[in-house]
Amino acid sequence: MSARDGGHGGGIGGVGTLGRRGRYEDSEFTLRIYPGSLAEGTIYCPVSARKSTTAAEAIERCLERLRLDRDRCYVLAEVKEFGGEEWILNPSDCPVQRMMLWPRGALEQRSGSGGGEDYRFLLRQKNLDGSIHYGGSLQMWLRVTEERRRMTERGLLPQEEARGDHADLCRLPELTERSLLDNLRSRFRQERIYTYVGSILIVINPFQFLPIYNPKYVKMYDNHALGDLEPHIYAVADVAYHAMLQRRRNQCIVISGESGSGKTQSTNFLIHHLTALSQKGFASGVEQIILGAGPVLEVRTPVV
Ligand SMILES: Nc1ncnc2c1ncn2[C@@H]1O[C@H](COP(=O)(O)OP(=O)(O)OP(=O)(O)O)[C@@H](O)[C@H]1O
Repeated sequence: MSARDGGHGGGIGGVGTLGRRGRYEDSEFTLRIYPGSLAEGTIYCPVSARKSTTAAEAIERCLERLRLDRDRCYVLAEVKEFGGEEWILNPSDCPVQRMMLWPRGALEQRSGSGGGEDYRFLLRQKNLDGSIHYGGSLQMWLRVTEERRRMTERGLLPQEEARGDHADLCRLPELTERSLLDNLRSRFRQERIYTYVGSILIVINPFQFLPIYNPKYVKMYDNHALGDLEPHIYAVADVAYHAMLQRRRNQCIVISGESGSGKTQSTNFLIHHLTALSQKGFASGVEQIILGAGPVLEVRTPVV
């Protein structure tokens, strides 16, 4: 796959061209740096690096290649878990040395296998206050906030619906199979994989990393009514969690779909949000215990 082919699949985060970890020591190989919304149309930027190449040097090569604005400040982030937290590298850190700690599956060019896609380097822009600018995807995701919705209702902003984009299929003006699929397709193209049908959440498996499952999103979806914000699996978890607290009754979330549609992944995201809410920042390992029990439960009673 070329760096600018515009496709969606394939490619693991940082990829050496050699297979065995020991042989990386003195080799020059290719780092794949994903610029996200900083360079539209580019999936990843291949950058040559050695073990001693620093993050600052790798960023420099990436900026040169992508012709990005040098007046801005950039950082390299490492992601080691699907949808997980991003670890910002110091300028003197060596990305190749970080990669050497990744499992072999992530180092080999085996797209779609062995969880290699979980591991990658991302190019991020830093704001003046030192915070990370998450760019297009996050902006797009935040578009339908409560405030924006109110402004839209007051006629201060154009109606989302006018553009044929409905976050809730119940609001479709005309309910046909075609309008329904068109709406889902249009949202999916904007990386909006979640859509409501009332209190039901439809998920379309993106088969690619989306930066919408980090602590920022956990916080954002904490204690909001369903439909207040852009549809998200965290919103469903949040509503169930708070209903449990208020009504003091067990809650049930049914996850259904064909094989490979993302049920297990969605369950993991639900558990992640529920444990984050219940622990409020305290790492107790409960999430790992529950996730560890998942495969055993799936063998006995497959997730519906
Ligand atoms: N929200 C998501 N974002 C990105 N990729 C996803 C998402 N959900 C699922 N995937 C991708 O789809 C793959 C299949 O998902 P998953 O294993 O959850 O499916 P499943 O419905 O549980 O399948 P099965 O019924 O066969 O066990 C995952 O390994 C992951 O790569």
